[in-house]
Amino acid sequence: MMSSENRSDFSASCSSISEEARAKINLALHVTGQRPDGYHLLDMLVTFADHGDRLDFMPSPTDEFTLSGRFGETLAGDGGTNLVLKARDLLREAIGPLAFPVRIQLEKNLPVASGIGGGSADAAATLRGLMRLWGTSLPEEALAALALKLGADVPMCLASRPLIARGIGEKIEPVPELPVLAMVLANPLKGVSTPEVFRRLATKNNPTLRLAPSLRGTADWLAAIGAARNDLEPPAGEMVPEIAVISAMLQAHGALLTRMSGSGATCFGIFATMAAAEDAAAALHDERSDWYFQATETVSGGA
Ligand SMILES: C[C@@](CO)(OP(=O)(O)O)[C@H](O)COP(=O)(O)OP(=O)(O)OC[C@H]1O[C@@H](n2ccc(N)nc2=O)[C@H](O)[C@@H]1O
Ligand SMILES: Nc1ncnc2c1ncn2[C@@H]1O[C@H](COP(=O)(O)OP(=O)(O)O)[C@@H](O)[C@H]1O
Repeated sequence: MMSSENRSDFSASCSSISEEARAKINLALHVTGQRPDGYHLLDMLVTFADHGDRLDFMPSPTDEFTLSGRFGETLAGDGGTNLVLKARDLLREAIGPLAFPVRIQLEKNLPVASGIGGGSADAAATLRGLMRLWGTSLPEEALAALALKLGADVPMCLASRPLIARGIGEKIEPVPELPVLAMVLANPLKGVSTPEVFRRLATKNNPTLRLAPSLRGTADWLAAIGAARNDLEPPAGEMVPEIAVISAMLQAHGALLTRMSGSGATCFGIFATMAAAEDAAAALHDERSDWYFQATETVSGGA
């Protein structure tokens, strides 16, 4: 049997692989119906932040999992239910004997249960990272099906690029022309239960998301996003009154547009420049140092 000293030599001698788990931002989220199994049909315009959790993967004599980062403690007592471990186990089952034991380190920088899909992004990053470490991959359709088993948001977090998602989140269409946006993510650090927000929805058959086919430049996109909605914001706002407060704070600090992401409670503010976003995040932090404020650019769609 290997001693703990030998074990760390073993890990150190093997190269590690890193993956970013980017925060998911629902620029718009329309609830358009409900499936017989209770899941809601959604139309979502989604982008990803240049900010998120970080995962490191390395070979190890036995499977190991460690947590660090500002929000690592929040997940410390979850007794093996972490989505990272679920993703590892499902992928291993699909891959078979090539899937040797791994050490996974999760630096948890994103608030938990906050509407920016941290858990889903971690699960997706685990799939990407372990396929690289294990030197294998799954056919696209099998990978998409496995991702969906982990959660409705996981397929889009695998892409981590601007996109429109429909169905329950699995029907994905890239939106390469969505511009990079300067943003502040703001959260009052009150976790929100996603099923509870869906349960409180007054209407499930809301108008679909319609975007003009020829949106050009940031001003056009801001007008289009502004005309869309997040149908989950009213029910989440009933549960967490701080959502309205934090949204007003973003506006007071110069946000051109504010909205809640996902099932909340994170709200985003879009700013004219990254300098304006960084100034606003610093001022907001001075006002409420016990809340979460993060300036970030969103990723490019690559168009
Ligand atoms: C609302 C969204 C919008 O992007 O984001 P978050 O607030 O979680 O970030 C997602 O649809 C969340 O996706 P995800 O967090 O992966 O959801 P899942 O684990 O699959 O489902 C959690 C629960 O949410 C409800 N749910 C989720 C997705 C969906 N389309 N309809 C639903 O009704 C169901 O009650 C389900 O049991
Ligand atoms: N790696 C993880 N990061 C965050 N939450 C996780 C993770 N693994 C499991 N969870 C659980 O998933 C639930 C949703 O978390 P999260 O993905 O952060 O929410 P949201 O999708 O609303 O942003 C939480 O209740 C949390 O306990």
